[in-house]
Amino acid sequence: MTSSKVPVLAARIERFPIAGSFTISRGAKTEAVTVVAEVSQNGLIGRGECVPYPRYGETPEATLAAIQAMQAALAGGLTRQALQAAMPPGAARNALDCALIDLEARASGLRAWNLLDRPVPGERTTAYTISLGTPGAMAAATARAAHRPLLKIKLGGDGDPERIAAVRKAASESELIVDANEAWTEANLEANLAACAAVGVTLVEQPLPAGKDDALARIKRPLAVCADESVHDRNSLAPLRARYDAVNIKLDKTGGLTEALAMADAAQALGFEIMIGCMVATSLSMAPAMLVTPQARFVDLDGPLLLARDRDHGLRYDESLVYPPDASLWG
Ligand SMILES: CC(C)C[C@H](N)C(=O)N[C@H](CCOc1cc(O)cc2c1C(=O)N[C@@H]2C)C(=O)O
Ligand SMILES: [Mg+2]
Repeated sequence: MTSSKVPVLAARIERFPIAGSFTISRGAKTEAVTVVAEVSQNGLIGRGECVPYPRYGETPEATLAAIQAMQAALAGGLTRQALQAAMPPGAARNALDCALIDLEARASGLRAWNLLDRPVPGERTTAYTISLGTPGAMAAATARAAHRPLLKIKLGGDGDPERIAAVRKAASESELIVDANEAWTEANLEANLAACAAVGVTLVEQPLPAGKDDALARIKRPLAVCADESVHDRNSLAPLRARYDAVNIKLDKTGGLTEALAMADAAQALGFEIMIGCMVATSLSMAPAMLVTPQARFVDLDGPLLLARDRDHGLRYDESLVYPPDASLWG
């Protein structure tokens, strides 16, 4: 371990196999591809993890390079506050921001929530995601998860009324939220929303493509609609108020926990419900997101539940209950 007084940065790509596979409207995944940043100083190491998303033009290699390019600035004294202007929002800044918070917490002897003056997170019920498939395959996967209180159902366009009806038959007690990942159109929007409302779905995430979602402001929404791909950080919130009832905050979009917490405050002030979400990732990505859970109506932090193996000192999951991180993991 280095004992340098000057912060030293290391970063690498790490891959974690998914148990089986995971499918959404954009395709199937068999592994979580993460990029980890480590900042070492005075014998302490702060870590942060991110997941680059090709949907936003990110790749693991470019994200790794963007993190590594900050080495000289960090060695020259770049603070976490200055980082917010020095890098654009996105995965690379997320890994660095979370690594710096972890390092600050370790150096101060405080837990991250005390360091940042936020409420102490408690255990929360996370959504559990059901992959996109045929109505029969989704009903079978839902039946295996029917004991879970909150299920997030991936939808994909054609045939979604049949999918959601089959899922509801397989889990009569669970609260259902759905995520179309931009797969609906103005032509099928109202019929699909009605099919979801008919079986008691609580919330629909990102039905229309980002930038082509203005129809949401013109219809009477029969259930809550949540922005995901349409919303990134505080700057994108206000124009969405007429279209959406809720926003999915992900640290890989905001560019870290610092902006995620500011965004949560701004979203609440505008009257949005909050979902704290994640990509397919390890507990090192979920741990900082736990600080947003006290403000969240929906917690969607099931990434590690879909992996064949998590990191050492991973978050404790007791079925769908997720607990705050131990300091041995983060913060
Ligand atoms: C483990 C769950 C999938 C996490 C969460 N419940 C969830 O639904 N998140 C999705 C994000 C989907 O993640 C994707 C989609 C994709 O097309 C490609 C990838 C990923 C990902 O995590 N890694 C690769 C890049 C959501 O809310 O939309
Ligand atoms: Mg989503």
